[in-house]
Amino acid sequence: MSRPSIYIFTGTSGAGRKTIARKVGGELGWTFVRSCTTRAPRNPSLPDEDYRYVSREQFDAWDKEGKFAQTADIDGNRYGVLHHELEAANAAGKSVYLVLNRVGADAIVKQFVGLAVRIFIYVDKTTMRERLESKGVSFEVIDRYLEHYSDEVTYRSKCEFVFENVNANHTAELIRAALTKTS
Ligand SMILES: Nc1ncnc2c1ncn2[C@@H]1O[C@H](COP(=O)(O)OP(=O)(O)OP(=O)(O)O)[C@@H](O)[C@H]1O
Ligand SMILES: Nc1nc2c(ncn2[C@@H]2O[C@H](COP(=O)(O)O)[C@@H](O)[C@H]2O)c(=O)[nH]1
Repeated sequence: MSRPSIYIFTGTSGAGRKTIARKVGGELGWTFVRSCTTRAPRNPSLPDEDYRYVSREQFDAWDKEGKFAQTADIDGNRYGVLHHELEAANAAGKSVYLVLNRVGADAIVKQFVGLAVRIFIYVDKTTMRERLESKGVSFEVIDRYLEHYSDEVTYRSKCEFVFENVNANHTAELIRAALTKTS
């Protein structure tokens, strides 16, 4: 892969990581590499490009065959990014972006040394709850995610860039400016 070609949006759940990733990645012409997950879609009746939803059997089989660049088990669900999807985007000469938790971010950074950049997006706990509620996430899931908040937020000290996402357009603008300065 050419450098730096993998942008990882990580941070606290519900902070707006996907929203910001789409804005920045869309404007800079990066390709989104969706994770696979065994989690059920939250709104099955609505189109959802966030994940590739697969059965547990399919996921475990691909994992056994070594098809994932990284995997994570979170609250009983499995998540992972397929190697060939990362490579396909890169072969087309594109930088890619991913949205991962800290475990996935660490794994990708170790695997693609010098090629991956972590962009940490966070909000405070009250805002996190409001944003997840606005997305229709159940109270039970929100309470579970809030339990991970302290672990998630401390990961920011390891990331190359850190942004509090108050206003989405402003956050995206700051990220573009920061990346342009360092490229
Ligand atoms: N700056 C912002 N101000 C207000 N609402 C926002 C902002 N950024 C994102 N949102 C909204 O907050 C909700 C969560 O955003 P998003 O899904 O992008 O977050 P995420 O961190 O990817 O979430 P998840 O933890 O579920 O993966 C969405 O409804 C989104 O429209
Ligand atoms: N390590 C990985 N984390 C991932 C991956 N895909 C998504 N995620 C993160 O998992 C949690 C839970 O996601 P949710 O959509 O079920 O709320 C969140 O932090 C995601 O960013 C992955 O492939 N690897």
